[in-house]
Amino acid sequence: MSPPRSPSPPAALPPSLSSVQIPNLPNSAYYIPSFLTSPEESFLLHKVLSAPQPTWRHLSHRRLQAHPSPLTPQNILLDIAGKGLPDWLREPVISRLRSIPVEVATSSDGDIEDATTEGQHTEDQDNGKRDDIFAPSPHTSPNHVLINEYHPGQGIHAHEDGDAYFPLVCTVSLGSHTVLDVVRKGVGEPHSGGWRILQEPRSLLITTGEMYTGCLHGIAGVEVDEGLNEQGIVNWGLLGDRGEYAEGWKRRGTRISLTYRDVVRVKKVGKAFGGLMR
Ligand SMILES: O=C(O)CCC(=O)C(=O)O
Ligand SMILES: [Fe+2]
Repeated sequence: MSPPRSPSPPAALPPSLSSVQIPNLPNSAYYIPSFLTSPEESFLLHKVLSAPQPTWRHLSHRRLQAHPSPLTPQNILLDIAGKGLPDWLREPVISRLRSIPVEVATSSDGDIEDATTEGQHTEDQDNGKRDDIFAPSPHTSPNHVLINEYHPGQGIHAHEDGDAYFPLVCTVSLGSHTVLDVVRKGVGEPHSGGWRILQEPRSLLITTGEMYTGCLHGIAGVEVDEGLNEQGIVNWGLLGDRGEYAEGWKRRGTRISLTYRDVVRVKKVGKAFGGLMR
């Protein structure tokens, strides 16, 4: 199965990153509904679900795949014979991630600053060129994807993603909505306060800056999400289809998430070593 060649209208990117910033949250999180089309979602679900069984790592409450490989205990990504991510995880997601219009200057800590409001422009912008969201990250592109599968009732405990990665995560949701709970570090647990972000199927959530470094995130292990309304959901105004949640609750289906990140430490190794690792 090859990637769909635009059989339906291409997914619409926002006019600017700042137009999809989630309000009332620590800086910064951005939400783009309909980042993928339905055929693209079906293609990715097919690829994830047809992976050979050993690709999955089974945890007590979910299963996951790491591409191109799990990190070492020292949080190093082994680049085996320069293979990198498989094509189906690159296209269409990575090129689309890198075409999100960032008409902004990016600071070295990964926070994305809106130069239009700061009144400053980078040289590139003055030349009419734009940065992309991964421009400040060490490899200027994601080099790692974690795939998590959650059945209804399954979630992930409150955690932070840590310094193995550049502080920028792009999460694509497939198959079902979910609700991500976020809380500042050291202020109680998620699921009992903080903020709630609703992620629709085919959407993209970008977290960076203080949202990455100063907060914990988790997903409650429930079968039905409640309190889905303007007061309870921080990105309510950015949702693609609020009608789906008009009753204020929704039963979860099976959700698969793809989290794209740039692992800071990469070590090149030869093919023979890669064989030994399998
Ligand atoms: O599935 C998600 O959206 C969150 C996954 C996550 O937090 C992680 O893999 O670190
Ligand atoms: Fe995480």
